[in-house]
Amino acid sequence: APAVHPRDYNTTCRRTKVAILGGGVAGITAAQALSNQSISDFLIIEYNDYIGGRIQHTNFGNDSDGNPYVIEKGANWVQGLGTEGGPENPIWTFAKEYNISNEYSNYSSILTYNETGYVDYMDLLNEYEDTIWTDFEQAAGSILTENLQSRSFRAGLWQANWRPKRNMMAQAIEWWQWDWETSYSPDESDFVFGITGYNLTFYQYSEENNFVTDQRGFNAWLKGVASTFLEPDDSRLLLSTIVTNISYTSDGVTVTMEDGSCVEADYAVCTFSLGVLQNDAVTFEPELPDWKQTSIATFQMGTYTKIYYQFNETFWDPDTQFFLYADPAHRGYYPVWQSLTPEGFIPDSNIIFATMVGRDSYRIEAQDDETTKQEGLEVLRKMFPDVDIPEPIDFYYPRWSMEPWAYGSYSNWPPGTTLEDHQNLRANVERLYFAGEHTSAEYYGFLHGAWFEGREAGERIAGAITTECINVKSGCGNYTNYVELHGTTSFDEYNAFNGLGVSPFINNIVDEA
Ligand SMILES: Cc1cc2nc3c(=O)[nH]c(=O)nc-3n(C[C@H](O)[C@H](O)[C@H](O)COP(=O)(O)OP(=O)(O)OC[C@H]3O[C@@H](n4cnc5c(N)ncnc54)[C@H](O)[C@@H]3O)c2cc1C
Repeated sequence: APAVHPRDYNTTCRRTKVAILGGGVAGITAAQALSNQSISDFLIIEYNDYIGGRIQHTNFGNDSDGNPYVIEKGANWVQGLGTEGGPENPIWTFAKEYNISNEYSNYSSILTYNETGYVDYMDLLNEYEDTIWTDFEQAAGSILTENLQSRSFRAGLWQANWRPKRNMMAQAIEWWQWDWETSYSPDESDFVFGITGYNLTFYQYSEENNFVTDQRGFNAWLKGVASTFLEPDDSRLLLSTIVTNISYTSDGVTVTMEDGSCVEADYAVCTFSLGVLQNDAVTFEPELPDWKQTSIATFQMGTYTKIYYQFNETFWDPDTQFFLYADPAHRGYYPVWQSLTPEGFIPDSNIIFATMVGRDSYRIEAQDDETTKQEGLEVLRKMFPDVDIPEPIDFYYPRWSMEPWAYGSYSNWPPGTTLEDHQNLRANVERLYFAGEHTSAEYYGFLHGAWFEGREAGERIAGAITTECINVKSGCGNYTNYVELHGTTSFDEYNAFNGLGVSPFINNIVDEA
């Protein structure tokens, strides 16, 4: 018989004030915001059997005693830490509080390769960083302040005279500088919001990225945060529970699960990824309005794949962190190799991993492990022609584009998108709210984006319930939304009501837009 799970209409739904859909960063932060305002009547409904969502780890390889290492499948860095006297990235604050083991990623610790082996093309990296970036940022700033039409990141680079054309080493540098962070190419990314996103994290906090090697898993900090307001085995945390339908009205929200059970709430906040929303993994009743659906369709969900190898020896330079490969024909083909051997990471592990993004991720995620393993080994053999590279003793990569609870890694803004477009992604529909990294205009794609957005949704809902509004920047209750979108967003709309509470021109100081 087919495995059908009809909804049991005789079931009385469990009642709660706020249903929090998803137990990743945004969901836990939303719950904490409610708790902070003495709202304890909430339920967190989570697909997986753990707290953390896209901060997910697994065992990989073995140490000399035969014990497995813990590696991160998803988020791995705290990005932009903070400066003395300046604002601090909240994820960095928690990483310190919960003693998360991490190490500074030194992007100057890099060696460059092509299909013939080691070739020094660091001059191209210096050219990109030193001569292009300043003009480039200024051009983006002018477009923003003068309310001009944005363009692709590619067009911005072109105008700043960065034109790699068929120079595959320049293409590799470009990938290292851009695609690696955003998981899309410059052609597929917006110029103004690409620069804005970069500045708000790396100029407001700091340009440091610290790589997490904690053997409890990176999500240990989030579990720590959750334990400040949830009891052990708290009945308000429903793990391994899959939401299939969300019905919303101006009075409340009913959430139905795959097993036919349901929850009735006065409010709900949906923290499912943009990928989940784009793949219709959950149905909405009634259908989401046009303005909401358009925003879901407009923004991009990228894929970022880390491909891990453990060898029985470190045959690459043990002190170097990064190895950049320029394939002669295929931009972004096993381009960045990152070693865990250097001091401060996981020395003696002999683990190195490659990263691919975008279409290349989709391609390898759809193929079998063995094919991918051999592709990567072939690249390593080109990079190190004098080494007899053995078969790895372990090999693993996650398949983010296929996870039914994520459908990708994180979001990106395509060329020409506006703040209004994005505000529609953030905005609530009746009593159904949305939050997550994808709803952050300031820090999309980052853990701290999910954290700020979860907090704001929690505070807005708490404000609507208690009538005490602590979200001073943009108020409580409904978010602004745009049924009609304008060609560009005027500069005076760059404010907290549209998700930009921090000036895009910030440089290590908190400045109200
Ligand atoms: C490969 C990769 C690398 C990354 N690297 C970094 C990095 O180095 N630094 C950084 O700052 N950020 C990084 N990120 C981004 C970061 O992980 C995300 O921004 C953040 O974790 C998103 O949190 P969230 O709460 O918005 O979403 P999620 O973590 O996706 O939380 C949503 C939750 O909803 C649940 N859910 C989905 N569908 C259902 C359903 N039907 N029923 C019930 N529950 C459901 C999911 O299981 C999930 O737990 C990376 C992400 C990936 C994937």
